[in-house]
Amino acid sequence: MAPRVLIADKLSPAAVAIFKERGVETDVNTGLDKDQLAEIIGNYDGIAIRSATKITPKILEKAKNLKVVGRAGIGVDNVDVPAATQKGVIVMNTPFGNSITTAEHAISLMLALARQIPAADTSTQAGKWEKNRFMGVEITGKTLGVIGCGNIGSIAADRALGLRMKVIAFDPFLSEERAVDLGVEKVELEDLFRRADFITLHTPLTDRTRNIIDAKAIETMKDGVRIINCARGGLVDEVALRAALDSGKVAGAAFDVFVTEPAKENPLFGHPNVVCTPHLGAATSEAQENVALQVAEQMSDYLLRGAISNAVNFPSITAEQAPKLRPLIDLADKLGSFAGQLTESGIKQVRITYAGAVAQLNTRALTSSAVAGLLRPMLADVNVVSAPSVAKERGIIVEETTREAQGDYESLITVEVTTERQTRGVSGTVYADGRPRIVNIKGIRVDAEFGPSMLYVANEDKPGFVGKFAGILGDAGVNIATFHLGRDAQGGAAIALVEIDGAVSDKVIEEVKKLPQVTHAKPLHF
Ligand SMILES: NC(=O)c1ccc[n+]([C@@H]2O[C@H](COP(=O)([O-])OP(=O)(O)OC[C@H]3O[C@@H](n4cnc5c(N)ncnc54)[C@H](O)[C@@H]3O)[C@@H](O)[C@H]2O)c1
Ligand SMILES: O=C(O)CC[C@@H](O)C(=O)O
Repeated sequence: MAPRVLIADKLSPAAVAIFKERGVETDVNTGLDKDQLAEIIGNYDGIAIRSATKITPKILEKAKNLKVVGRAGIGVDNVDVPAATQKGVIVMNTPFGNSITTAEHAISLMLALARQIPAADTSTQAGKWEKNRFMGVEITGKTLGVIGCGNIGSIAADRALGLRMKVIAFDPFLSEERAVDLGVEKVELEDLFRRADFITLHTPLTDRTRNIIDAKAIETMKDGVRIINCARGGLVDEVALRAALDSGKVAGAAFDVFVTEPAKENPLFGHPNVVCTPHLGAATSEAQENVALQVAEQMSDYLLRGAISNAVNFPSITAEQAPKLRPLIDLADKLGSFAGQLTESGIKQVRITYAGAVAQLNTRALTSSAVAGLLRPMLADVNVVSAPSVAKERGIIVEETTREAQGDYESLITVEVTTERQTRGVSGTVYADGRPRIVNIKGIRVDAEFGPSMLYVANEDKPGFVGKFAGILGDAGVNIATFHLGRDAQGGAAIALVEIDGAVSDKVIEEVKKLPQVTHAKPLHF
């Protein structure tokens, strides 16, 4: 029986044509509410969406036949990816198809702000001819601060350079070499705030980027700065920005994305120096055709041939290789993620060593998985397919080494990350139970499973630490699920890896950091 796909958001007709050509049946049914979708999702092997349809755990629960979610676009924040992964549903996106279009939208908004085009248009068409009301600013020679210099940020930077602007960029993953290639000056965030006349945001929304522009940040900016957000709502504190617009500290803001979407009400609405569009960043016929074609191709390939590309939750891999590789792929991803979450500065190099039986397998998929895990804390939806090229673009050297069996383990994977400051290595294995374990951190032996919520502490091996540490967690009502200790020598460097039930607050982390023996403490999520 031919697989069946539901096209649940407005996609270019090119998608239907491709599905048909390939022998995949399609139903186009857009604008369904969550109950209507839940009712029919069980009939489909695939669902193709843009940003309107939410793929929640509830929908996935009803999706008994669903094998693939195809996102015609970049952000998969409307898909509960962990829930989909848990259900074995592949989630694919189209990472590059709308980048140019979105960068162009950011530049359009910047120009619209500089010359107050929307307000001038409304006034002129109302017959007011207010020639003296609309005094603009010139773009040439002004400084554009780009926050997030990935696919879209770097295209926006290129276009701004074409407009003869000076471009400065803050992106912890941007190497000096790449910055030089792009013709931008790599700066710290504080410098960007201090120097930029215009600021444009192009990062994903993560724990690190939420409210990256808040009241405190705005205070440090130039008087009369203008802010453009075409990335994700939540990167800017909208209430703080409104206050700064009211006071005149910020001269203008142009937003395509909002904390709550669809944005029917918003703190920014109604201000004369604000320009808004309804999440139109990707809305050109060219970009929509690109992403529709690509998503239909990818979904058909998967449903008909089992080929996987641009999946955000699984590497590209054949059906025959899957059973052996799956637990090791999971291990590589978790080791990368462990290293990535501990990395605070630019990564120069990552070396992945495969020792023992694993060295005989498809290590490319494993390396991709490790690199994806490493980059995921910093990048929007990096996936196992795109991870190596994303690393290359950012000037990160990825090295792969294979070795004969090493020590006690049938298979051992080591991920070693070199940053501007240090080199840090972590190793892991998979035992007969198929579950990944971390067995070495920075040369210190441990033996711990990965839990959804963990706490990593580096400390000096001195008496008194364990009791006080456990006391802090206990007093905060944090339940310890597992507790693993390791050290390099008596009285030397030690680590504690603790699995906890639920999350731990910043306050608790700060208290742990204050313990005299502790050199580093960080919550980790897997
Ligand atoms: N408005 C729209 O319609 C529209 C269309 C496409 C994409 N987007 C959004 O635009 C954003 C960027 O997309 P992209 O394709 O360029 O992603 P990308 O992954 O190529 O680039 C994101 C960049 O942000 C950087 N970054 C991560 N954390 C950072 C931090 N704390 N500070 C500074 N930089 C940080 C990363 O290093 C990376 O270079 C995403 O949120 C995406 O969903 C919006
Ligand atoms: O599909 C859209 O219109 C929005 C797309 C955009 O937000 C993305 O992340 O690709």
